[in-house]
Amino acid sequence: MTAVVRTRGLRRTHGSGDSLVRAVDDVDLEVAAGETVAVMGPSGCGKSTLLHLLGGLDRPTDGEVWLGGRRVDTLSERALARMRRTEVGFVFQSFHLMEELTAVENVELSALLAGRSPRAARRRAEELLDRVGLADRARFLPSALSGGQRQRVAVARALSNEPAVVLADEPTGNLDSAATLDVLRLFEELHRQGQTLVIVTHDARIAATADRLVSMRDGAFVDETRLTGGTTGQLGALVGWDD
Ligand SMILES: Nc1ncnc2c1ncn2[C@@H]1O[C@H](COP(=O)(O)OP(=O)(O)OP(=O)(O)O)[C@@H](O)[C@H]1O
Repeated sequence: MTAVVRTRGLRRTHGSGDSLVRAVDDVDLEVAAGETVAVMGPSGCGKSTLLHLLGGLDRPTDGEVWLGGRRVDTLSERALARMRRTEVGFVFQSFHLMEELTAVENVELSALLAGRSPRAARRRAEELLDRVGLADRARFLPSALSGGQRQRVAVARALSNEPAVVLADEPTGNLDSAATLDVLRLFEELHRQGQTLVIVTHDARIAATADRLVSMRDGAFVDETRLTGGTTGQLGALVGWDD
């Protein structure tokens, strides 16, 4: 089966000589369709850089990135921008919503940018807000939403173009525990529905929902664990997650 996401010998360095930083160092990753992969590791180990490389927000110094069977690190800026709009959904720790647009406008904007008609984009945005449990907040500005609700809008936005993969960078990093649980359930639901997901997280509860847990250190993968129901339960118990 073709991996949805694949990297080979992926490297990203910054600087040179004594100040050379190997942010991502020779990473081989394959994410199968419908798989959820969690990436964990200490601050500065290269998790966000990896996610940016996978989603075409940054280019590797060396190595290859493939998305849906197509090599993407060599695309032109224009083709890369199009790929980001149509094939990848991003969810960031700090939501990145447009403050002057309502929830539904934030979600439909992605679909409009990807070339959908205004009517189709609005319909899709309303469906997605319903799916994330925010149909009744569609006309609210982000400032009138809680952190968890904002993140759910961001998840709806990430899904608007039916991306091959959703890349989430610390999606619960700015949330209290109740909102974290909400977002956690949403990711679990996406997982059940077959969405391919790569989630960078410090939160073991999020990682416990994954099929596979990858640990990074100094830019490299140092451990990989395939999670089963049993492991999920153990991890959940470990962090006091009794749901
Ligand atoms: N533009 C840059 N210039 C120089 N060094 C950089 C740059 N961007 C990232 N780095 C370095 O690359 C390494 C990896 O950074 P990255 O943000 O990917 O880590 P991270 O694991 O996501 O950290 P955190 O968990 O704190 O978000 C760090 O040492 C960082 O200082």
